[in-house]
Amino acid sequence: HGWGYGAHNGPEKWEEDYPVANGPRQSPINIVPKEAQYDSSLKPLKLRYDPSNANGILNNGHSFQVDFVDDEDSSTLTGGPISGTYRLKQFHFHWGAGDDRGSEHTVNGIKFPCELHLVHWNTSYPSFGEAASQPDGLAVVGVFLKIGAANPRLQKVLDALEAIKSKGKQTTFPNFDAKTLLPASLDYWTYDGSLTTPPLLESVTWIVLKEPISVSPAQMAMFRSLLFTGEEETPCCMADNYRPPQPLKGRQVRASFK
Ligand SMILES: NS(=O)(=O)c1ccco1
Ligand SMILES: [Zn+2]
Repeated sequence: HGWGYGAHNGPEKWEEDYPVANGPRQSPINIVPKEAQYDSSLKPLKLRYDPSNANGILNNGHSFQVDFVDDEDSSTLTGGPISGTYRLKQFHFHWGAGDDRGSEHTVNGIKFPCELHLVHWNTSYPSFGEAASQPDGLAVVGVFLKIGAANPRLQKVLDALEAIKSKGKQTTFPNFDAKTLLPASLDYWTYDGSLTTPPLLESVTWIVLKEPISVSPAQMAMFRSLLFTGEEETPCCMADNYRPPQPLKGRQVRASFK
């Protein structure tokens, strides 16, 4: 049976099949703002997303993701802590069964109910797969979701979930502007890390935005209406699909803001 988030196949067991789980640059981490070093040489983030690149939405059995056509430099991340051009591949979320947990990164030990990941790959490599095995191959922008007013831009994504309730289901998801999911401020923390799900590859430059976006309790309930399980299995609600913070192992967390 493959990896998951249950007692028998969850984050505490991943090292059995993926020994890099105990590596030197694992993600997520707890971010301690007072220990982050302001770096004036960090450039502003530049995110230019073309809504026409949005392609489909998929329940992959551990989250759901919106996939983008990435055969051109039309939806890109540049600037920030990275050099060169990274292409948007997909975005997905991690969330809790209750509003007291769900995010992967934490801030001063605080968990948010949900965290959005926008996954980009370095175009100096021929493909996402190739880039994913390189130390500078990927850049993931993390955005915290905080309980508050309903988020109308998020609602467009949530309305598609009824069509992909169980594992393996997918549907078309055209013309979506991922920029609408970003907060007003692009202030960020950045550090060298990894994928937070197996294969846990240590190829990610993490860019975690300081400002959260809002999500309402009713919208959180829609995330939790998804299933980890396939149509023929005993249904199990998709929630608590987050890896807890990992040891910093001497890494520096830099801040783009004072
Ligand atoms: N959760 S994440 O953004 O580190 C990721 C992307 C692909 C696999 O895991
Ligand atoms: Zn993720």
